[in-house]
Amino acid sequence: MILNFEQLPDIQIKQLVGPTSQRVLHLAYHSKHVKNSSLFFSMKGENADGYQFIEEAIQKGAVGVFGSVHRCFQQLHDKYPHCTFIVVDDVRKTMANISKFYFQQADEKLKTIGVTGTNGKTTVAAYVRSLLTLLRLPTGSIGTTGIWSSHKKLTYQKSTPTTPESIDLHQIFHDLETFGDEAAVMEVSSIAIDQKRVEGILFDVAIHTNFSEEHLEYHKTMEHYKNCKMKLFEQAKTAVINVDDLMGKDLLQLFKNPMVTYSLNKNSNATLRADSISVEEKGTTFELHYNDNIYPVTVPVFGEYNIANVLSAIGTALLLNFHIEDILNVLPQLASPEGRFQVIEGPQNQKIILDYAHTPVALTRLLQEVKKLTYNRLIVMIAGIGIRDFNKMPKMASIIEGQVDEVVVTVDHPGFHNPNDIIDQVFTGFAHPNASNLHRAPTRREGVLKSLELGGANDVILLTSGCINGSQIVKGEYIPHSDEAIIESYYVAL
Ligand SMILES: CC(=O)N[C@H]1[C@@H](OP(=O)(O)OP(=O)(O)OC[C@H]2O[C@@H](n3ccc(=O)[nH]c3=O)[C@H](O)[C@@H]2O)O[C@H](CO)[C@@H](O)[C@@H]1O[C@H](C)C(=O)N[C@@H](C)C(=O)N[C@H](CCC(=O)O)C(=O)O
Ligand SMILES: Nc1ncnc2c1ncn2[C@@H]1O[C@H](COP(=O)(O)OP(=O)(O)OP(=O)(O)O)[C@@H](O)[C@H]1O
Repeated sequence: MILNFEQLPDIQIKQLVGPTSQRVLHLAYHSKHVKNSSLFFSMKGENADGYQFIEEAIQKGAVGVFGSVHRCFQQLHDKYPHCTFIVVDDVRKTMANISKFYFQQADEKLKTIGVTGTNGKTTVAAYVRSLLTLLRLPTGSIGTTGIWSSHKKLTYQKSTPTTPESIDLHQIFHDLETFGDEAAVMEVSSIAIDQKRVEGILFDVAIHTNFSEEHLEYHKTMEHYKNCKMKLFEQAKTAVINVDDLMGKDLLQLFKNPMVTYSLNKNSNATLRADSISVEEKGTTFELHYNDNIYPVTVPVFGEYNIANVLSAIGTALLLNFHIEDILNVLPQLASPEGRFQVIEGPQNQKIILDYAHTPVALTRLLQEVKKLTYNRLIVMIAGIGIRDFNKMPKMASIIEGQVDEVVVTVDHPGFHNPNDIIDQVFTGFAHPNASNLHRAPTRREGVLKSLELGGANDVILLTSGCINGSQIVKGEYIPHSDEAIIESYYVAL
């Protein structure tokens, strides 16, 4: 594509040195990804300043470089006159706008749905993808469990755990549209909003799940975390809002476009309310209150909070003009995401449950739901996550203490930390750290094996927290890991 930099929409150029147009075949924010005829966006990060990599990028074929400070652009131009150097106020915002333009505004050719909230984004995105596709609106999804078209999981080198960088995001929208999908649902993390990854997208629907403590290692204050999440609703045509949650109440005041509200309290005045929730062998039944009608519903999902997640998916379909009767007809076929209340049947009537609960609120609610099952003993593995806020770790310990028969404390994604320091930090949350039912396992693999060893007939073994992109992040490397593979080989070897 030939790009004339002075004619790009939504880009405020402060200074341009070099040719005003270039033939561009690729966009990159990391010098290692630069190819021939690339545009390189140099940004200051936590560990490095993108300026350091400009020469490397040019040597690898960059023909245009964006940055936010004038320093050295004239000098670089003298050395590389074929290359264009452009100064803008906000490189991340510019990168998002150029990505959208480069991939031909593919987001606008799809119905776009953004999901934000502390817990439930992955689950809601999976429900929305499944529900809309069942309603014959082929829908892809983008989030922690990967990139999915309406048909299957796609293979991408993911740039981030949850919400891709803007360049990757617009490439994915473009690909989904090319594959024939008509809608895309994506998880929008607070960090992504802060880093302008979704800048310039006007979502057809923004969904709010709930708000509680998380990501303080990045945001530092709860206020900053919440403000980032709230910003998603400034770029949404319609919204689905959980009125059982405090942030939902704030959104009700601020959001002025059409909305559907939802609640698990039948006495609330939410648009969608669930009542008489009852767990059955194959799923959950409940009564749906909508428009003065009461509908009996059966869905193949477990956990009361997942009924809230189902309501948010129903709300999305309503905002996209589907009829409630059509929605209810397909709900029994709703598909769930992997690793969220995923039940594996073991020998001797054992149940192994994989669940990504990794915040204090998620762990509390998960325990409530698991305790509704019938079992002999309950064995739970919790993890300290090395790449997250250390203050969260003791809270996970105090939630589990005294609640279950055995607790295995392990480590997810140690990053650059010593795994034993992470376990020690989790243990500071136990009132009785020497109790004989507390076990230490410095790797997730050892944690899974220890939990299985502790299991007997009719026990439930609950493995919480989990992998990012099928991996454990250790010293900056993504090391492949699969709980399922470990479980399978453990039972085969018995
Ligand atoms: C902590 C954080 O915000 N990290 C993001 C940040 O990286 P950074 O600040 O460490 O970057 P840096 O290493 O200092 O480098 C600065 C710049 O130089 C570039 N560079 C660096 C080295 C080099 O050799 N060449 C080069 O060009 C980098 O691409 C970057 O643009 O800027 C990068 C470029 O935009 C992001 O990709 C990166 O996200 C990383 C992958 C990440 O893991 N982010 C996590 C925290 C994240 O975004 N998580 C959320 C929520 C997950 C959840 O749901 O819980 C998500 O949406 O995934
Ligand atoms: N609506 C909800 N309220 C509270 N807890 C929930 C809710 N939905 C899911 N959870 C719990 O949170 C865990 C993580 O769910 P999910 O992966 O959907 O959240 P997420 O927001 O995508 O988190 P992440 O982006 O970190 O993956 C689930 O396994 C479950 O234990």
